[in-house]
Amino acid sequence: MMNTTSISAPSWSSKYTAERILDVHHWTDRLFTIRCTRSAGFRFANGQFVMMGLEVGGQPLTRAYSMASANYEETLEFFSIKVEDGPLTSRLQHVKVGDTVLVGKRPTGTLTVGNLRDGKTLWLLATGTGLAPFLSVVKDPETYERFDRVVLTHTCRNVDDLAYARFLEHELPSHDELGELIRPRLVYYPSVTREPFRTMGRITDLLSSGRANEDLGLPPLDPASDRIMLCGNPEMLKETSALLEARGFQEGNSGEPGDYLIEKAFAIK
Ligand SMILES: Cc1cc2nc3c(=O)[nH]c(=O)nc-3n(C[C@H](O)[C@H](O)[C@H](O)COP(=O)(O)OP(=O)(O)OC[C@H]3O[C@@H](n4cnc5c(N)ncnc54)[C@H](O)[C@@H]3O)c2cc1C
Repeated sequence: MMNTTSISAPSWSSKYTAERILDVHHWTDRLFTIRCTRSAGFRFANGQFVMMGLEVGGQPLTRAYSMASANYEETLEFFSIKVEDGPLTSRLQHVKVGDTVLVGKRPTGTLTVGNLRDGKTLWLLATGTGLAPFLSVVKDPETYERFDRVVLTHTCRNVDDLAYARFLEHELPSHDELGELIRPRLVYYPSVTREPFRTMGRITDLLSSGRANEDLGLPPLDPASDRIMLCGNPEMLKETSALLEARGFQEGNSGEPGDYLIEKAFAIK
């Protein structure tokens, strides 16, 4: 006799699409990037994040991830930490080409140029994987239509952690279609805290001492002309927003554009 029992999809499956891994790149033993397929209906603003992860034991195991790819690209890219005992990343770090990841259908987040008032210079301040949302922002032509200059700072412990340095220094400025727009406007300013490098120190110190502005030949941060997005560890966010508030910058959000915007690069448990 034919079995007519139908197997219904799990209730969570309508919240995610299953995407196929196309590429995996391990930068270090703590950092990697995955590229996967992108569903036709998946729309996002550059700078946003989405829930992404794996099906484990019949259930979704997902975490917030910023899109590192721009919204005009055909595939999705995520730049990830490997947390040793992290429920998701202890598994995700082992994915291979052809494996499946779950990508949520509802991207969200505050780090979009639309949430900033007009200004002249856009500062994107990242620590660690906090770089991810800014990779999509610096690839976006609209960013350069809104701002004359874009300064992307990336602070990590070690030089090897400066993932995407080659892309930001060489590949993006020489991009076939966007290079001409980006080259004269984008400045990449990496720094490390735990080993010798051309720029050493935490970004908060480099900004408060005026060293970063001096290195870049830019005037001190001023709410009249500078706009800032922060994505990093909780301490960096706290210290930098205090520095900005003291200089008269006002925080914005999705309801009200401001002079600066904040997103956590991760939550502390
Ligand atoms: C808005 C938002 C966007 C995020 N975007 C990204 C992203 O683009 N790439 C990414 O790798 N992670 C991102 N995260 C963090 C991510 O959601 C997970 O925490 C991370 O993937 C680890 O998952 P896990 O289950 O292995 O460990 P969890 O149980 O989630 O984390 C365990 C601990 O590891 C540490 N940790 C977690 N993530 C990081 C990190 N990225 N850098 C340094 N320490 C960390 C924290 O101390 C945390 O308490 C984001 C988080 C938020 C809130």
